[in-house]
Amino acid sequence: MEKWFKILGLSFLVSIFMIRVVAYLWLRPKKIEEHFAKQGIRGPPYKFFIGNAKEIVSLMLKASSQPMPFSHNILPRVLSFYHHWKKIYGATFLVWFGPTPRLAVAEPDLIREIFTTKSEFYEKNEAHPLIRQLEGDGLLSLKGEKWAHHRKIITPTFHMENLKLLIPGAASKVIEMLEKLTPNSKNGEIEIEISEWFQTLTEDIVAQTAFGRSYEQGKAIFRLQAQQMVLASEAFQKVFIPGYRFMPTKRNIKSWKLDTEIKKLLMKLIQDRTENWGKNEMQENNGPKDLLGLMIQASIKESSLSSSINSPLNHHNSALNNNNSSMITANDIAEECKTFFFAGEQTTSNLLTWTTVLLAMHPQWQDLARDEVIRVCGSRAIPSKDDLAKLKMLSMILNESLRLYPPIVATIRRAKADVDLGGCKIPLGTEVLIPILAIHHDQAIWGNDANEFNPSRFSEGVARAAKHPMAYIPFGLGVRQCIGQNLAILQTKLTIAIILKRFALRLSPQYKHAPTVLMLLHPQYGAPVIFKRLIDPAIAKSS
Ligand code: HEM
Repeated sequence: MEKWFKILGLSFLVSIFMIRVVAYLWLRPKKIEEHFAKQGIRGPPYKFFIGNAKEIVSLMLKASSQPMPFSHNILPRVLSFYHHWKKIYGATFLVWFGPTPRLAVAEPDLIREIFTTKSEFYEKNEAHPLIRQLEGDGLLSLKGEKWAHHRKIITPTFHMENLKLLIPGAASKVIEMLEKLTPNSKNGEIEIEISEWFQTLTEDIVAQTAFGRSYEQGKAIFRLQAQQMVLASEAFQKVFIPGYRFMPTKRNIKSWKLDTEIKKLLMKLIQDRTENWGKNEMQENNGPKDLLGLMIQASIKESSLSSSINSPLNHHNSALNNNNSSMITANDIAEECKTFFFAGEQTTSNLLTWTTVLLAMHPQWQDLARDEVIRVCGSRAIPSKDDLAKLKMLSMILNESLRLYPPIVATIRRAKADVDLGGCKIPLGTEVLIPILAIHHDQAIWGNDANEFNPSRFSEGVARAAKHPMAYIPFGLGVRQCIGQNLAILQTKLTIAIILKRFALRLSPQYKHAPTVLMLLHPQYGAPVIFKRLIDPAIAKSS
């Protein structure tokens, strides 16, 4: 009898579980579809559990199966699913990433609501677990008070007055890397795979801003993170099995070991710098402010405030080990360092890569940019901060590069409550997909030449370049806008200015135009570019 009761009880529990699963994976999505359909918003039909994942993957694989002509109309290749369904359902449509509904929104007025006027109703979505592991629990993913607290502490790193202190070091690194190139002695040419070359370069400057005088140790950690990124990219491309990341495969074991090593080295670095804080006060106060230094300083300050209220413990050690959730811990600092690498390194190197490719494709703009560099910088080998501010043509070229080839092609927000978006009722939990790349290529906003490389559209500034001031968002918008944009622009201008003065650029015959997205927008087959050494034009002119 007792046995039958147990079986009955168990079957009851299993039935409840099954009903819940069906409700979540079938009834709920169908109800959401109906809710949007009533408001005139449609999209590809939801399929049990996988949503539209199968179609998305197959559209993306087909689009990236071969290179494209030398055109900047890259939307159909890069965000093929968006391009495909926009033609059928219009610019605002509903698409399913598994059982999660995402509303694609590309109207600048609605974007203003999401990021600025109604931003309190939206939050960052949970990133894919593989990305979460890479990006760390730092500014990119934090929410609420903890995010605001960290952002306030870290912001001074990116003030222009602070960044300008990095110019001599960053410029020397570019020059050092250029001097290591050995062009063919007859024609003065050398072919470089620039996407990798620029990664090495940006790793250096992001390590400077993150670690300051602990930069050498920091760079070793960044190397391990770069390895971690390669493993994650491979997993991202090949594996669609749920729970795969928990399986003890060769790749996963390597990744777990790397994770432990990165954490161990970061904690040691933080411990060392904290313990030596008072001893190197002069050094700490003299150089550029770095993320690590600012966060340790904040941690020590907060800890000494709390210990002067409570008990007079050793400030430096309690700073690292405190349990108060509003105070900065060593773990918080380690996570922010990881975030810096993830958010700063490949984004900037991608901007450098696409800008160089564009200059190589459009020699007339390359000449204009070079003339400007020579006029502004004269015989100075390293452009000063003031020189960089005067490089207007180069700024326009960078803006156009970020418009046509934004390193981050889309971003996502999640509705924290039921919210009204431009008259449409959005239920709590719906994700909103903002396809930055599609907005940047929209002819209704940018005119008939939206897919052309025309930097002069920015001649009267960013706000006047398009029909709508919210149509240009390579660094996002509102309070969660990119904290590192000044650094990215500074490094890119500096690097391109130094290169243009010394080399003429053209695409290698091996170059295949194939922008694709794997976390960020990157060239699928690399970006080989031929650098031809120039006689320093400033010297040539003056002699
Ligand atoms: C061309 C280079 C870069 C591009 C295109 C770029 C783009 C972006 C975008 C679009 C966002 C907003 C994401 C969203 O709203 O969901 C963002 C946020 C962020 N970026 Fe960048 N970024 C670049 C360089 C950098 C650099 C150099 C750093 C730091 C070293 C950095 C650190 C961050 C951080 C920490 C956030 C999160 C800010 C917050 O939520 O408070 N980025 N970036």
